[in-house]
Amino acid sequence: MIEIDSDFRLLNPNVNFRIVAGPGAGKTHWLVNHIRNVVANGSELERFGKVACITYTNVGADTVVRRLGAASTRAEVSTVHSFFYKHVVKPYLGFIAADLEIDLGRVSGHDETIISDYQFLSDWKNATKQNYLRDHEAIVGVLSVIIWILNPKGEVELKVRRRRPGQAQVRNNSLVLYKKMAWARGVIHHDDIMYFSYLLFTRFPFLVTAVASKFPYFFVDEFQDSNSLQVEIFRLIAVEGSYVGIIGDLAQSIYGFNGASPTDFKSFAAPGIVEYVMRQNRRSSNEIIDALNSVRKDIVQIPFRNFSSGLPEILVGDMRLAINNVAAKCQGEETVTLSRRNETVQLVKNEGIAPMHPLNLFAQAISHDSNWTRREILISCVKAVVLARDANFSAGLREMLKALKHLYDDEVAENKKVEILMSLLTNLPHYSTGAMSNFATFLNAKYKFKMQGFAAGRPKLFYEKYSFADFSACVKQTEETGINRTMHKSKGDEFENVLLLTSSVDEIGLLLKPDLLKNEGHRILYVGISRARNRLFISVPELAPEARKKLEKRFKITDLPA
Ligand SMILES: Nc1ncnc2c1ncn2[C@@H]1O[C@H](COP(=O)(O)OP(=O)(O)OP(=O)(O)O)[C@@H](O)[C@H]1O
Repeated sequence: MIEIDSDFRLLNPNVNFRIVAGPGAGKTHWLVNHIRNVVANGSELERFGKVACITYTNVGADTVVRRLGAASTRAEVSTVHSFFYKHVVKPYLGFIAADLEIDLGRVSGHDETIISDYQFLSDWKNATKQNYLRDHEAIVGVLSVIIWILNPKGEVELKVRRRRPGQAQVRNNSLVLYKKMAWARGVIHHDDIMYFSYLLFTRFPFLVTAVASKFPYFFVDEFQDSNSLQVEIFRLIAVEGSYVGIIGDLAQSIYGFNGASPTDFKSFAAPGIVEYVMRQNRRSSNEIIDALNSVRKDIVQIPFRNFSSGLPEILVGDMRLAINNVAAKCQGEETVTLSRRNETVQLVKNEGIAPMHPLNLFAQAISHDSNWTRREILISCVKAVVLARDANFSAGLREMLKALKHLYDDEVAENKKVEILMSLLTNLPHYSTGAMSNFATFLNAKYKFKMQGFAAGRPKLFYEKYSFADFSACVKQTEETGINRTMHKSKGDEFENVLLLTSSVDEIGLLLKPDLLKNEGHRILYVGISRARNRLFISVPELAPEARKKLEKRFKITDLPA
């Protein structure tokens, strides 16, 4: 392996390469400069070629585009699904639509919708002889975690990502029919994009040639998050002649639930691939780097800024007190909270810091409200409001459009989405503290939504029991750019000060008995810790004496008042 730092310039960009480096090493910084270099000097780019840069989050893509400046016009920087939708699936889906029974006329993009109306699920259960499955909520729970993978025999398979005890016993061989029934309604999931691309590439190899000639340089950031099918697609592109560069960090592999296998990053093969490693950490203080080094064996990072900000601090006690404590210490400085669970993020945002919501109300709605249209409208409206309120207006608009499509034809829905979402935000005080049933009444009265009302019974009890605020605590944000995020959504970013919120000492297992290789929970905390430039705080509800003793070496421990 060749040691480089982030100022290294690859003079001949016509090579395949792999760069391995820890957090804050300057991978993104290097990649941005490398793209600029290729745009200026890449001999294969010619007049119409572009540099492809795949990232795994929209935030990551935005960061690269922003830093590229003018060079971004010769680069296509996007998430893996957007890239393959735009360049492979959208233009060529017609080649396989009849075979897969996809209703092309009804396809408009890709999202995470799981079709959950009673009739649809009943038809699917009948067709797959699974009438023993009674709980529709549990079925949808399984259908929302299925994924296309390439198995070790090289065959594409549809699998449940995480099999759990108590999960609905949906048979693997019934999943393809679910997909076909969804495609027949024009519903395409994000992950289907990779399956369709794989089919198109293997059945019509000239399409790989077309992509490779349009993108003679093809880079993948955060490669460790790719799953086996994605890796195979990248391999096909490398074989076809694009210069492929992959960049990543095994210790930051946190998308196991998407089928990502850290070993794929190590074993990815491309002709003459050159291996580089970066050992610096250009982000964090010496003490934070010490904490990172103490849990990692493969790369020992060298501080670049070489400055001290005091020991990172563990705050033992109530989460709200920890937030106030850190806010007082870091006044006027950029400070973010990072949490493992999305529910914690929402509660911090809502400033409730109430006991954590143990429920996923969106999933529960399936078994409590059999009226699919009403349920989807209500859920999408809650998501639209919460997303738009939290500075992600475009994601909010997408949800608003989904809700309106249940009520109007596509063009009318498109025309109304902005006006209704703005009005919902303005009117937030009218429904934000009331029950969900009041929110439904509000939508019908104010916007003439014509959702079916609630007679006595299960839906009525359910929507009266839970408030709009309860539902909004369950919104899973597609993108989080605010100061309260999940650790997953903080990937690739950095902040002056970070407060990690944990709900039990188990969540800091990394610091007590590290196993970065095997334990994804440990890698998630590692990502969280490594986001901080200056000061790091960790809130835990309690700490046993042995754990305390162990942590005292590298952390200041503060007991918050009871
Ligand atoms: N050569 C450089 N010159 C100036 N600043 C740099 C250089 N390399 C990195 N940096 C800065 O160091 C910080 C960390 O770099 P970067 O975000 O590229 O690291 P990374 O390896 O992508 O991190 P991670 O994997 O943790 O997301 C950023 O603030 C970046 O601007």
